[in-house]
Amino acid sequence: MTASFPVFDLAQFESADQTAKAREGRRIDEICRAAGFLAVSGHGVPETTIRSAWEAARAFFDSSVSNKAGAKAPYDGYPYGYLGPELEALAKSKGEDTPPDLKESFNGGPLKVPPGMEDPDALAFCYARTIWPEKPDGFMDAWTAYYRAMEDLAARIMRVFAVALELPEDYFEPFIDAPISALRALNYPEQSVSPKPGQLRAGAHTDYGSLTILLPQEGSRGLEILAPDGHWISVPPVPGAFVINIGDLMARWTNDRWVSTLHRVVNPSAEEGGMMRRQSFAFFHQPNWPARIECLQSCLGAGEQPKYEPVLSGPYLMSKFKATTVPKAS
Ligand SMILES: O=C(O)CCC(=O)C(=O)O
Ligand SMILES: [Fe+2]
Repeated sequence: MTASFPVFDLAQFESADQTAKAREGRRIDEICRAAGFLAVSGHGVPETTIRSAWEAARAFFDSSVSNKAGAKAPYDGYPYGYLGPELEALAKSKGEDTPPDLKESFNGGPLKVPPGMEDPDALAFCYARTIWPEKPDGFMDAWTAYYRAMEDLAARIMRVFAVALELPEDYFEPFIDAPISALRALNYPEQSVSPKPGQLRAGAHTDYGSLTILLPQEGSRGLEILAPDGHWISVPPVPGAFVINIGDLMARWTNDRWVSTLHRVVNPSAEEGGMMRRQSFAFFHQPNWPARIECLQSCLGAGEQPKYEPVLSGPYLMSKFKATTVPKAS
């Protein structure tokens, strides 16, 4: 699997001529039709931006219970801040009733509200305030620098996607100029007791948005994707690269020409470190709140019909998100 995991050099693409770009676009199209997962190198995100955010997240997860509680989401279903262990089951978004995921996370939303935004659901949900922790010092700065770098990288990858779909390179721009993306730092703690039957670190799910930029801990294992033949295969962290996957909105846009691949994070086997801890970052790129996502004409073959009703990016995200919250035991 490691040898065949596709790696795409973004810097090389961006400096290529039109012919070479179209050729690379066809390669991306093939990858997105088959697996929906690839690694992106040549991304230009400074190593210091990555390291500072990584260390800030680690220090936060290692901080006191009261520090973490201070950044807690104020009520069930609030999208940002600290989400403690066993409060989310991602498989529920696919209608699977599993025990909660073995993870904790910190989540942050868009860095600004676009002028004129008045939709009450948007303001209450995706533009809700990120609840910053008091410690470690510099957390917010490290976080926002990484968020900004991801927002920029996602927009560049959307240009590659446009070329891959034989659209003008800036086709997606009007849909993503006020994105409502979220950044999530994940900590899968060291496991001191055996998981319940069916309990994973992250249950099988697809991501909801346009694309996700993952940064799994170097050398770590556990992330798996469902191959077209029905087997789970592991996705190796690629040093110096981000792992990108397609989300549901890209599948809807392309009428399932591209797959929003089912993926999960499994408990490590004994050979892979047994009960070892794992950390990751996931940036969920999500088009503008009111962006209408409907089948691209270029993805409709002669006589074909769109498989999905058009959806609005924000309300769609909100409905998916709410389905995965595990109500607190009373
Ligand atoms: O931690 C990972 O590597 C993946 C997490 C993931 O798929 C998600 O949070 O959507
Ligand atoms: Fe995911």
